[in-house]
Amino acid sequence: MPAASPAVSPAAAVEIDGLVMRYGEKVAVDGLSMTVDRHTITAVLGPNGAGKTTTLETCEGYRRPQAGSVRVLGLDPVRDRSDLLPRIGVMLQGGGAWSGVQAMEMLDHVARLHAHPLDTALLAERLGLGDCGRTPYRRLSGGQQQRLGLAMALVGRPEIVFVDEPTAGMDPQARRTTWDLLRELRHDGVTVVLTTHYLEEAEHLADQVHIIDRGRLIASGTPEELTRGSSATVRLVVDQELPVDAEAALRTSVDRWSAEQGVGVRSISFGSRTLEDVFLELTGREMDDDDE
Ligand SMILES: Nc1ncnc2c1ncn2[C@@H]1O[C@H](COP(=O)(O)OP(=O)(O)OP(=O)(O)O)[C@@H](O)[C@H]1O
Repeated sequence: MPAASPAVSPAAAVEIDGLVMRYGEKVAVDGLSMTVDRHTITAVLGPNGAGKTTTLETCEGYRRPQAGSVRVLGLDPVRDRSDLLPRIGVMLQGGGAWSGVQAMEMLDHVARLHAHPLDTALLAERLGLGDCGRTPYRRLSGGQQQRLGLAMALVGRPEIVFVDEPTAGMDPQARRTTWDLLRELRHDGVTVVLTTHYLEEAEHLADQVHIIDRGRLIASGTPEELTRGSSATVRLVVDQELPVDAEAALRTSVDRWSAEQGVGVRSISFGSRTLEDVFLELTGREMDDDDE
């Protein structure tokens, strides 16, 4: 007799429909709907306070939707928490380890909570934590704490991993190592959902980007789709490298032209259109404007 057939897997790894989350009067997530395809890296991109962490915490089952619904691997993260927990990995923004614990002690502890954990020594080595295994958590650098958080999220071999600002505070080398690791995970069939306010991270790493602002989804697509120019975008491509002072001269000419024509120039990008341009076009603000 064949074993009972497993429950039909939903096509999407995450389905969020009309999610609303408030803290008192403050609306943190405002009718957000989005999906995450399996086996992809999906970036939830937005400025500080956009509602990224709240959305992730709802997917992880830490918060119950106040309106709308969330499904992860077809399950309700609150109601089906015990079924879902072994299948997901979570990297919290705040680290998630207590201050006096040694790095490897913490990782081994988390590994013991899982049925088939990865080899913790190999994982620590892979994440560049080999030298600080006996260091108390509070003495790890910000980047090391981030990497330990990532190791804790991965050690249980999750099908889907939620990583909140995975490379915040990392130096460029550690950031690239982390990107490589996340790509490897995707290659191994893991679905990666990450939040970031680094445009570069979303552009280089993600298969799919959801841009959120003030709790609302304002754009979705692949980085290529999102950065494809529209008629409101003027991109100048020249046939040789410009000398350093040419950019300033070009800007001066453009300023003069814009005053004559009455056309406001929102940005000039040297190179291609970026997600920063997309965000600016959609919201009229820079990603790192702090208007909270
Ligand atoms: N526990 C809380 N109590 C009250 N307000 C909160 C709480 N957590 C978040 N907020 C507010 O809800 C909004 C969304 O916050 P959230 O942390 O989800 O955004 P975010 O996009 O993850 O921002 P960041 O990149 O700064 O982490 C913000 O205005 C924030 O100040």
